[in-house]
Amino acid sequence: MDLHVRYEGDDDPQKCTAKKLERFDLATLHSVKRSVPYGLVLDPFADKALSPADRESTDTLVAMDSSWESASAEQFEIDGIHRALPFMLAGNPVNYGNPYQLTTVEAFAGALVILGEREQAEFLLSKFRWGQTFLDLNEEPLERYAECTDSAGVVAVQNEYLDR
Ligand SMILES: C[S@@+](CC[C@H](N)C(=O)[O-])C[C@H]1O[C@@H](n2cnc3c(N)ncnc32)[C@H](O)[C@@H]1O
Repeated sequence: MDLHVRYEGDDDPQKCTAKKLERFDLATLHSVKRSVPYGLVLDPFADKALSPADRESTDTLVAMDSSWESASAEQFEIDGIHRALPFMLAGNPVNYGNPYQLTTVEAFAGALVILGEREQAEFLLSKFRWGQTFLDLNEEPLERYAECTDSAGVVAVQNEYLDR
C-alpha cells in the first residue's frame, strides 16, 4: 500500500519514526493538509475500528505525525476514511507496553497486518531496532484481527483483551 503522513513536525526529527520512513523512501510526508491524498486515515479519535473489510476501499494509508502531547481531534481533519486501531501494545522504548499510543510506524505496521499486508509491515519494522518487539507483543491479537470480516468482529476480539 502507499503510505502517506500528514507531518506536523513538532517532534524531535531524530526520533520521529515518520521521518525515518521517509529517509528509506517508504512513506511520503506532507507538511500541508491539502497535499495529503484521499485514503484510510489512521485516527485514534475515529468512531470505527479498522478491519480487513477496509482493504477494498483504497490502496492509500495515511497517518498524522505529531507529538502525542499536542495531538488533537482538529489535526485529524483530513479528507478520507477515518479508522481507529484496535487494542495493541506499543513496542517502542518510549511507550513500551502502553496500549493505543503507537508510533507512526507501529500504527502503519499494525494496520497493514490487519489489512493482509504482513510482508510490508515486517519490512517497515525491520528499519527499527525494536520493530520485531512490536510484532511479538501483538502477535495473537493481530492474527485474530486479520481474520475478522468487519469492524464489529474486530471490536469483539478487542473486548476480549480489554476484559482480561
Ligand atoms: C501521534 S503520532 C506520534 C508519532 C511519533 N512522534 C513517532 O515518531 O512515530 C502517531 C500516529 O500514528 C497513528 N496512530 C497511533 N495510534 C493509533 C491508534 N490507536 N489508532 C489510530 N491511529 C493511531 C495516528 O495517525 C497517530 O497520529
